[in-house]
Order: sequence, then structure tokens, then C-alpha cells
Amino acid sequence: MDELITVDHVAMDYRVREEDQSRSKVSNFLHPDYRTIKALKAINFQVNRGDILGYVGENGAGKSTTIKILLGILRQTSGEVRVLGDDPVHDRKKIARRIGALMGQKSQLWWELPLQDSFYFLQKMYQHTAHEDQVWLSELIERLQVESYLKQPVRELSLGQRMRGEFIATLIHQPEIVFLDEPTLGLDVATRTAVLNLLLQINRERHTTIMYTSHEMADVEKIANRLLLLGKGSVQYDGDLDQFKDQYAAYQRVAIQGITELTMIPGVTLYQRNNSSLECLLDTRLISVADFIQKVPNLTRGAVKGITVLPNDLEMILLLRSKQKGVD
Ligand SMILES: Nc1ncnc2c1ncn2[C@@H]1O[C@H](COP(=O)(O)OP(=O)(O)OP(=O)(O)O)[C@@H](O)[C@H]1O
Repeated sequence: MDELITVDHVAMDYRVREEDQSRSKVSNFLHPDYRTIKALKAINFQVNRGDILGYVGENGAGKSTTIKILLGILRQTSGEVRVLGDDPVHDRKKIARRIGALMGQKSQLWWELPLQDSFYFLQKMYQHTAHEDQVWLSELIERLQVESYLKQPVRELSLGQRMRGEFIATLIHQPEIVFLDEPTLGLDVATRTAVLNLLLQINRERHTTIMYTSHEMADVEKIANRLLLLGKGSVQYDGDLDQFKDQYAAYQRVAIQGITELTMIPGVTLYQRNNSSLECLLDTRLISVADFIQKVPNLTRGAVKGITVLPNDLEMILLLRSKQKGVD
């Protein structure tokens, strides 16, 4: 196996200044108190070439901190990190030529210039100006359908149009590893589908390794083949995504239309509710779907319009886990 990323007992502490309300502003200023936030607690994982890693966890779990360490933006407090065999801080420039990063809404494009000029400058910067590089750029432009607004200044583009441009900027130099932190935030379905399909395609065709951080579990499920679940700075799960879901096969998601209230019985928990229906989770070791459906009329006050058995998704499983264990 070709190990591209090694994270070995990596811990990250942030030291933050804290005001003591019982003291005056001057006293706080002259003699500040500090508090340590343990953002990462000696985590270990490796990423191999061709992996599509879904890096997930609740707010504050430490995902962005990890990505920043891998990109050499932050230096870990302890432990060792290798990206493509090198140290991300010390060898940042060398590594930058072989990786791509898209961090949330942070732009890599020149706002005042037409989109195509950003691509031109990025190609120059990476010294990727050969014929095959132009072919690759044309392919990206075609796959993400940005042709019609290439000549428009970036500042005039819609979020979806700009993010398509950002994806091209991230992939323009054919990186071996792509780090994506919340890349689909706020995007419409068409753009989301286009970028996820592109990622799957480059992984299939070029074995591009992808580290994908998102709160959009449907997106994670669509592209990841491996799940790394972080909770409060520790790795909670690292392995095959389907195997992770299989651990929760005993749970079944059931939607009931036409009602918003349900008397809970052992084995049944409320998952979510909207104006005219609710969803619950059945622990089928305690109650079968058939038994539950039979009991539904007695458990509700309104008229049930329909009952649907839904596929279990990752979002549901993570919520269930956090309810069961208080895990982040
Ligand atoms: N620059 C900083 N200074 C102090 N504390 C920080 C800093 N950056 C992050 N933290 C803290 O470190 C912890 C991990 O934050 P991080 O941003 O890595 O989490 P995350 O998993 O990316 O969260 P989210 O999903 O909300 O983006 C949090 O408790 C956060 O408040």
C-alpha cells in the first residue's frame, strides 16, 4: 500500500486567553489567565493512495485543526505528521505542488479578473503549461460546465458558479491528494452533483486521494469509501463506511405521515418531526417493524395517512450514536 498521509499520536492544544470577571480589566490585561483547549488528543491514522476519506464529526471535534496541520498551516503540539513523506510545515512549498486544498468559502481566485485569468495564473504558478495541462484544464471546464462565464469577473459570479471555479483551481495542477473542508456548503443540487461526480471520476481515473470534511452526510455517503469519525479530539471510528453502517443494521427508520405526535414505547425513539409527519427509529431487537406498524393506530391521536420504511443513512446513525453514548 502506498501510504500518503501518516498521522502519528498527533495532539493539538490551543492556548486561549480568558478574562476573570471578578478582576478589573486592567488586572486581566496585566496578568492574563490562560486556558488550554485540547483540540486533538494524540490521534493516529493513515491515508493510502486512492482512499476517499470522509472526515466527519460534530462542531468543534477537531476536523479543521487536523486539515490545517496536514496543510502545514498549523504545527501540532506533539506527535508526527507526514504528507507525501515530508513534514507539512518544513516542506510546505514542496508539498504544495502535489496537493490541492479547498477550505470552505476561502477563495483561490482573483476577484477582479475574469475566471479564465485565474486559471491562467494558477497554471503559470504551478508551471503546468504543457499541452497536456491545457487538455486537462479544458476537460475540467467541460466537466463542470463553466464555459459560458469564463470571461466574467469572479466577483460577479453566483456562489455555485464561483465554487465550480474554485474546484477547477484546486484540481488544475493534477494534485495527488485533495483536501476539502466543507466544499459543498450552500451549493445547489446541480453544482453539488457535478462536483461530487468529478471527485469520484478523478479518484477512479487518476487514483487521486481525497480527504473530505463535511456536515452533509449525504455527500459523504455518496463519495467516501472510508469513514474517519472524530469526537472531541479523538478518533471514534476509522474504517469501511458500509461496515460502520452495518453495525447499526438493527435500527430501522420509519416515517409516519399524517401525524405529529406518537406515544413512545420501548424500542422506539423519535428521530425527527415536521408539520405533517414524523420519523422514528426502531430498535428491531426490541420491536419488529411489523409489530410496530400494527401498534401505530393505538399510539397516535391523529389519522395516519401512511407508513414508510426508509433506508438508514449516515446522518441518522451519527445522531443515534450521540444520543446513545453522548459521543460527539
Ligand atoms: N485558533 C484557535 N484558537 C483557539 N481555539 C481554537 C482555534 N481553532 C479551533 N479552536 C478550538 O479547537 C476545537 C476544534 O476546532 P476545529 O475548528 O478543529 O473543529 P471542527 O471539527 O473543524 O469544527 P466545525 O465542524 O465546527 O468546523 C474547538 O474547541 C475550537 O473552539
